[in-house]
Amino acid sequence: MAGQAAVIVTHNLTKRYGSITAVQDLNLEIRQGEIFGLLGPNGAGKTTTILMLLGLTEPTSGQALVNGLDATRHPLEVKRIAGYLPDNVGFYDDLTARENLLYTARLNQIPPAEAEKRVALSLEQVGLSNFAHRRVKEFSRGMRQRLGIADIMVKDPAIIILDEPTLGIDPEGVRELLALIVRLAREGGKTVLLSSHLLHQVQQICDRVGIFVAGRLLAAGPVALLGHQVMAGKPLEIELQAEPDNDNLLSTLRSLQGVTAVERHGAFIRLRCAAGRDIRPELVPYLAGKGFTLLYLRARGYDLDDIYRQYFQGEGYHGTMAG
Ligand SMILES: Nc1ncnc2c1ncn2[C@@H]1O[C@H](COP(=O)(O)OP(=O)(O)OP(=O)(O)O)[C@@H](O)[C@H]1O
Repeated sequence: MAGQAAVIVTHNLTKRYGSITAVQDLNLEIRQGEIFGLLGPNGAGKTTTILMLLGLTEPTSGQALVNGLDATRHPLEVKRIAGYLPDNVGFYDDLTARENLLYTARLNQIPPAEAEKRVALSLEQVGLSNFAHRRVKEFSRGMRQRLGIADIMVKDPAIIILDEPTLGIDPEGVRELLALIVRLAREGGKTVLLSSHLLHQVQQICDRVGIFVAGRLLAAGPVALLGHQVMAGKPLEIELQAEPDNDNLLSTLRSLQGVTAVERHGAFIRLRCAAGRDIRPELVPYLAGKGFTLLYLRARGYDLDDIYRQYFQGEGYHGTMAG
């Protein structure tokens, strides 16, 4: 993906509402075919960023470029290139799914025969063919979100922008929606920008993420790389399960050279290595030699939730294994 063209670019993009700075000096580059996650808590400035990218809100300063077009100066062209799923997608509730999509096609001047084809295909791709003739008011939130994506697909834009797409959807619905987003990028070649505060959900599908807090982009990159950066120089923490899981296991782990702390954490045991040490290679033979069987082993700290927490804590990495 590194060689692909940048399709979304921002230069010091800034938005102020009176004394509130919603977005501050945002510099972002999203490449063609990429799934980019804009991640941050409520009020971080994600929606404001998206609205500026779509030319729906004017930046206070800086620039948002979509396919090289300034979004503020060319909002109509940008609307043609970028499909947008807002966090609360609106449909005509008394019309059926198909009728809503046909209406979108008409608004986008797609000829009727072509519109029929695209609507049928879009409904099929989001798994709603069987609900084509149902009124949208009968749809669940997950179905509405999928219909929202079908609505975007009718327009067939190169870029898809989704604001909190998984919000309020049950786990199965989330799984389907994320799989659909991946298909759009991988098979359809679409560039996807999605915003979310539900990190663990979206981290699975994002090629890169940007961590956005209080209007500022604190870091951007692949999740694994951010993990390495955030955790660099910090003592390695390991989570494991072994049996028999008794007090003797804890004391056995404590006596392994290079281990500085051992704590029970729910169903797991967490241990911290001395700075610069990684005891994982020794762990299996060591435990086996003492009559224990290792069932599970993971280095902590490369999970987006962990990374995120580190950014929130800023300097305050407390060295605790809690969380
Ligand atoms: N039209 C507006 N007028 C005044 N302040 C606004 C306006 N829109 C957003 N803000 C403020 O700008 C900041 C960023 O809001 P924004 O909606 O972009 O955040 P967000 O990351 O999308 O959050 P959420 O997940 O809650 O949607 C917030 O402090 C918000 O209150």
